[in-house]
Amino acid sequence: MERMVEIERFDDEASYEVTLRPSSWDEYIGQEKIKKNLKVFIEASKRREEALDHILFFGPPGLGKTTLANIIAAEMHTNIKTTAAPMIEKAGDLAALLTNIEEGDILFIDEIHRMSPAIEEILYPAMEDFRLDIIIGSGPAAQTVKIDLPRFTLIGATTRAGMLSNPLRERFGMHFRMQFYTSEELAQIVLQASHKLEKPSQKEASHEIARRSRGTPRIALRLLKRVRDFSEVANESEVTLERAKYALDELGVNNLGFDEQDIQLLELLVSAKNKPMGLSTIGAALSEDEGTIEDVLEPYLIANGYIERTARGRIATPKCYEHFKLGGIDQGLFDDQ
Ligand SMILES: Nc1ncnc2c1ncn2[C@@H]1O[C@H](COP(=O)(O)OP(=O)(O)OP(=O)(O)O)[C@@H](O)[C@H]1O
Repeated sequence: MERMVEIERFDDEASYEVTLRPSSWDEYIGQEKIKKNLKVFIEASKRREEALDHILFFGPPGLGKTTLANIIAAEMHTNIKTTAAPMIEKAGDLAALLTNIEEGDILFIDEIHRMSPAIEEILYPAMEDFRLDIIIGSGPAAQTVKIDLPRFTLIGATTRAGMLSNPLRERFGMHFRMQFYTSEELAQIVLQASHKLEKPSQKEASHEIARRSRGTPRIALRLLKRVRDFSEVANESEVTLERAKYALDELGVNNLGFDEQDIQLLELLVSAKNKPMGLSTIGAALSEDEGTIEDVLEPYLIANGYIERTARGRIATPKCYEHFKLGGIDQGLFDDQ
């Protein structure tokens, strides 16, 4: 099922990624603590004329990890090579990437938790000693070839820090957990983007879009684009609050940013009457991949206190019962518990 608030990249995103992706700190709104720390580390490594230490960004998709990697490269005045771990299938793929970088360059690897163990083994000496140990041949005739690499910075991004092996995690000198954005920050992102799109948004409209964007810039930008379509078809020169509300309702995004699939999940947990529900049961009921539920659906609902992860499974919180205007467990709605 296609979700309006889905965080996977859509084809139509490519067209605005280029223009809307912030290219400097000024345009990168929010994540203040991360920005503040990174600015210090960048300044320090520039003064020492050294490559920046390796960096790991983790957190739900669409929160700006790739964008940060690009801004870091711009600030460091270095090249950035971008890839995703599933693309690096063979030792030779990684070797080709690493032998083609220059001193100080950045290698950005998205979905780094999906790196195969064999490739990880090659990455360790590359990250630590800037050396590539490649085994050529097999059996008794196998030879290890050592190649010195320029000092580079690896930036890894993952939605699942827990799935990273310890040795790999420990080789990153900086770890940053991305936070969901506040409504105020998302509204600023929407205003900035609508300015770039040459379709001004009323302040109230930008807040409306922000409130319904699950704390995620990528969703805010996608919703803005769709709302803009509604405005254009209605021959309106700016995005008004009324049009934004109308368009978002039409798109099936409720006033908390929940779409049909979120509602399905919440209803499912509420119907379990305070019994924890396992991920596989939820996956089967929603016909959705368990990884997508864990990485995309749940984080926002957990961060906002609608569901909880317990050792025995997922459970709806009183706030969730309240959302559905149910009395909840405390008020004896589910006396059979
Ligand atoms: N802090 C921000 N300020 C303004 N725009 C942002 C910010 N963070 C992200 N964006 C915008 O949101 C979109 C998604 O960001 P990005 O691709 O960097 O996310 P991501 O965390 O790398 O996602 P994924 O994990 O899916 O690769 C981009 O189009 C970018 O322009």
